[in-house]
Amino acid sequence: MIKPTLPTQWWPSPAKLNLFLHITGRNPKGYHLLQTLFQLVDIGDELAFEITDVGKISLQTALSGVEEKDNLIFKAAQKLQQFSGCKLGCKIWLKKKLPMGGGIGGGSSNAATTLVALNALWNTKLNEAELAQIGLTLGADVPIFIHGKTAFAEGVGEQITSTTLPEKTYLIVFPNCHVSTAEIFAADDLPRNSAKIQWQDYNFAETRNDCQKIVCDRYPKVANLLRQLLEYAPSRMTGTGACLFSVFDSFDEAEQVKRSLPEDCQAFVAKGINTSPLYEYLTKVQLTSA
Ligand SMILES: C[C@](O)(CO)[C@H](O)COP(=O)(O)OP(=O)(O)OC[C@H]1O[C@@H](n2ccc(N)nc2=O)[C@H](O)[C@@H]1O
Ligand SMILES: Nc1ncnc2c1ncn2[C@@H]1O[C@H](COP(=O)(O)OP(=O)(O)OP(=O)(O)O)[C@@H](O)[C@H]1O
Repeated sequence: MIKPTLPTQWWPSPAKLNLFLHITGRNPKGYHLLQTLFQLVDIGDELAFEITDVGKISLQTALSGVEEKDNLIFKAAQKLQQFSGCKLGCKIWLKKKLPMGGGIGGGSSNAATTLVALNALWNTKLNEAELAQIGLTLGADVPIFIHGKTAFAEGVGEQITSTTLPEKTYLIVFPNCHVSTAEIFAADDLPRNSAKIQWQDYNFAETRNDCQKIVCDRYPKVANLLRQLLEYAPSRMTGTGACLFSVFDSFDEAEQVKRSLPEDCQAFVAKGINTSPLYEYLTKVQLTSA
């Protein structure tokens, strides 16, 4: 029997944390206006692409519970093809490590990696602003992954100001329960009137995640885990949950707390990074093919 060969070139698709998330209002479409700090981290999924000269796009790795047509990877490839008029197609593989619907941006990051990788591999030559414009139609968090730098963001997340943060260690914990972003943003008791802050005044201790209380009220697993993490280190929820993170100065401290967590939750120790590994990879690919 001939074994199928797996691709050898894997493009990184990192996760993000929202170090804080304030809701400052809503736009005319009802979408929530946010102020947030996106911290990229060095854990993520990986994607591989094989370019074909027929226009078909096909996913070689199924994602449990997500049909191909709804997969953000497929949608990103299709949108790039339509936007650019490219006649090429592709086969796409995925190594999924990030919990889905955890508030760490897995799907959005997969979409961004697909746009950046295929823009290079199809030679469609779109610039960052054009890729971000396509990305925003797929999800509010896609532009930040295309930007590829730790950054403050406003609007629904598309008005981006890069920043540099100390590369701390984060313990990221998925409490094994899924929280729907739509459910939390639809909640009547969600606070929606946080005062705007100036980026230069940012301080972790003086900020919060405006979605955290509602998620904790509705999901006791999240509340219990947060209580436990707060005993060890400054801790908070990311996005609309369910993932929580704790901030540490050293890898060893984070590993030690990880070992004390209940067995039914998934936990990762990750380093905060200021630049996405996606761009280091893109540069490597471009240099190799030059
Ligand atoms: C929570 C964050 O991850 C923070 O970075 C993002 O704001 C999530 O943004 P997103 O990926 O676009 O979220 P989705 O899961 O696509 O949104 C589901 C639903 O949540 C609501 N939604 C989402 C984002 C936003 N800024 N305001 C909203 O009101 C909308 O009704 C939307 O249809
Ligand atoms: N490639 C993909 N990877 C993960 N989820 C996907 C993908 N394509 C579509 N989805 C759908 O998107 C939903 C949200 O996934 P994702 O992992 O991005 O959530 P999240 O971490 O909460 O994101 P965010 O922080 O942007 O709200 C999933 O539950 C799944 O139904």
